[in-house]
Amino acid sequence: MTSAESQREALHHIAALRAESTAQRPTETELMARPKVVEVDHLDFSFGSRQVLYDINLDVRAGEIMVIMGGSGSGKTTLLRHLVGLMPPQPGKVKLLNKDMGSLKPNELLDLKRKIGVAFQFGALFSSMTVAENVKLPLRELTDLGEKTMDIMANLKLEVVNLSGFGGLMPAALSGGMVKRASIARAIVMDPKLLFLDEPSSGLDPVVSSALDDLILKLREAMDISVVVVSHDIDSAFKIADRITVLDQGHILAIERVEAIRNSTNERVQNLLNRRSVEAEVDPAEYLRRLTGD
Ligand SMILES: Nc1ncnc2c1ncn2[C@@H]1O[C@H](COP(=O)(O)OP(=O)(O)OP(=O)(O)O)[C@@H](O)[C@H]1O
Repeated sequence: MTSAESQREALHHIAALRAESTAQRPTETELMARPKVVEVDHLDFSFGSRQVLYDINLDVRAGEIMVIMGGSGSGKTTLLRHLVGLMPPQPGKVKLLNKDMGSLKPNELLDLKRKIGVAFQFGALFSSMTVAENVKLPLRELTDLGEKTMDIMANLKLEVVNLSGFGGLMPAALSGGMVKRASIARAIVMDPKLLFLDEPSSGLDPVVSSALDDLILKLREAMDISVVVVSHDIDSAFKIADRITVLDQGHILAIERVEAIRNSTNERVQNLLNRRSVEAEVDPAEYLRRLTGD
């Protein structure tokens, strides 16, 4: 894509993000008719003698938001790291955009990396560079665009995530929610087909977290991307997901649409949902204290 095309596309994204969201969840039939953009086939993984993933099979469809949930230590991050190519590739186990991650030549892997965006837990911005420099990193590493074009593209993506004008600041000057949005700007700066988000709402209060959910939904709509989100946050998963994958001690317990997970009769799925009410319920008095700083 030329830089002019890319800029035109970004302006189109900004206009779409400003429009009211009208998206409905696709039906099961609609979803299953779409091509697979992620395919995991009988994936096992062990750290030394400790097996942490057991026979994982899942797919993500074009334009879908798939949320991967599970208790602490259930294997979510390990699975995500396999999906984005950070674990030793195993032929035939993980395919992204129809490419087998385990049998790509280095230049093919680079080509694939240009089509995926990743935002890791805690935002993971480099504290020694400005927000705009952070957003430009993938462009610097994966393209040979000129400095001016990179500046324009970074600024457009900052505008997409509502951080216009904050590019010159250092990450330490941003709030938690702004850091998350900046890391999303970095993840989408190459206009990826696939976006991976690791715990986007961790550490955020419910209001900021809900705004981030809205941003993820609108990004999917405006950019026509598929999104895989690893999350502990059940409310967020119910809001944004088309389907939810539930991991339990390295095993897939369920891959279902939101309503089916909500109404699941599986005791372990229900345990996970109920744990939310104990672990994640916000005490209104505590929330008010945090807001007012008292
Ligand atoms: N580098 C490692 N070496 C050995 N064991 C590891 C390593 N990384 C993770 N594990 C173990 O693998 C299991 C799965 O970990 P993983 O981080 O994927 O879980 P998770 O579901 O993402 O957990 P959390 O929600 O707490 O981040 C855990 O038991 C963890 O202790």
